[in-house]
Amino acid sequence: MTAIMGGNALIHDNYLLASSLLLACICFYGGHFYLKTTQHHKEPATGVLIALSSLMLYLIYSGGVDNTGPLWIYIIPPVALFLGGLSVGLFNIFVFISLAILLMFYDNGALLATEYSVSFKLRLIYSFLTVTFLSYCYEYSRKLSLNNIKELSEKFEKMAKHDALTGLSNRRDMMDKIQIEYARISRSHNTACLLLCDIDHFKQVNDNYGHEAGDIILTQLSTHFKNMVRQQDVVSRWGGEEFLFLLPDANLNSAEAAAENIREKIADIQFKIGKSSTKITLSIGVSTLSENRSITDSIGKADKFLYKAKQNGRNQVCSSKSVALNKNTTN
Ligand SMILES: Nc1nc2c(ncn2[C@@H]2O[C@H](COP(=O)(O)OP(=O)(O)OP(=O)(O)O)[C@@H](O)[C@H]2O)c(=O)[nH]1
Repeated sequence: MTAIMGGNALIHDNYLLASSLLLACICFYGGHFYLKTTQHHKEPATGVLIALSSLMLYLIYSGGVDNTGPLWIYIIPPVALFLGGLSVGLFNIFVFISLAILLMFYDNGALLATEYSVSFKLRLIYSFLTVTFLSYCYEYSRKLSLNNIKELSEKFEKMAKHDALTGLSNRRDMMDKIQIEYARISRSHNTACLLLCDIDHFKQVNDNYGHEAGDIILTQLSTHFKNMVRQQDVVSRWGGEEFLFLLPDANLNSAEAAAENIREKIADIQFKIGKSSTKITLSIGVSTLSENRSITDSIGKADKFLYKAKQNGRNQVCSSKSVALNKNTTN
């Protein structure tokens, strides 16, 4: 639009107006190009606002075509608020209108190259302020809706990734994290470990204390798990009373030690259920996650060792290492 008006001014030999419009046009395109190439929006937004405000002040000063130039200043409020945000945009509008008032009213228009009646100038300012107010309301409600949508999508994303009862990562989120870790392992040729952990005789806990008490224990247990692992470790609720741990940068020895530590500490804890309390034990299967074994295989191995731990009497940690050791001692 600015380019068309610049061309029109050129045709009508209004060179000063034409060059102002075309210069502003170059600034707008420059800002757009800068934004596209750098993805930085602050600098081009400031540049566009300065160019636009200068052009509007020039239109007030010169009157544009048939003194209609000032009519374009209504562009300022929506553009300033959209590009600068509520506070910076409002500040820009304030600076602009202050300069416009100075330009129009100083010494009865001595700074102007044209003439406007006082009532036109006053109405121009009133209507500009009205448009500013409406643009502010519109931008404010747009921001509010945007924030609501952001909050909602964050909430849904959290719900999609976390278990509702314990707040731990759910199975899907854990699989995503394992895949990310697996890709990292394949690049670094490092290893990570998986611990598959199951509460022993949890059915009895439910039968003795009720399902709600079982839920309380699951929640308390999850909090203990979170406090027991390193910051980079991930704990997930893999199924009903089954939890899968991902321990990045761990080998079988360190993972076994971590699993043993978790098992021992949990076995010592009194889980409070109303006025009574109970203890629980865990069986844990440990496996390595490495580039020469698929994710499904690693999870399958952890599951196999968990089954072994259950078979061997529960309340224990089982891995390829401990199974091999057992074989040696029985042979
Ligand atoms: N309270 C509660 N119980 C659950 C939940 N998910 C699974 N369970 C219970 O967990 C119990 C699992 O029972 P089983 O698979 O027989 O295993 P177990 O009794 O723990 O015995 P082992 O695993 O062989 O030691 C069942 O009673 C399920 O109802 C849950 O979200 N809340």
